[in-house]
Amino acid sequence: MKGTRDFPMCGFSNTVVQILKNLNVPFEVVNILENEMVRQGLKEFSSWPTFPQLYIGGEFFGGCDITLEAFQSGELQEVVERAMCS
Ligand SMILES: N[C@@H](CCC(=O)N[C@@H](CS)C(=O)NCC(=O)O)C(=O)O
Repeated sequence: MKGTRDFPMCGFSNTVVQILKNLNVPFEVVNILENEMVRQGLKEFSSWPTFPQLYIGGEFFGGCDITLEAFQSGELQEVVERAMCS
């Protein structure tokens, strides 16, 4: 994401952080603004051109829009629970 969990530097990153905090699950954040190589490398790794990028159980899940939609439908909670039990 852009920024940190306490100081997101972009509205899209902030939305994903707020969702994860709302779910009350453990999560780590990488601030891509601190490292241009990580920024470009992650885009190639995920084949996804923007940030934030949410990874669950090591798998790329999606960006802000996908995460928000999945949160609102309840799918995100299911995916997170499955990842935490495996
Ligand atoms: N619709 C996108 C919005 C995210 C977005 O557009 N991010 C832009 C601006 S913050 C971005 O990361 N651009 C590439 C970059 O800054 O490297 C989503 O669902 O995540």
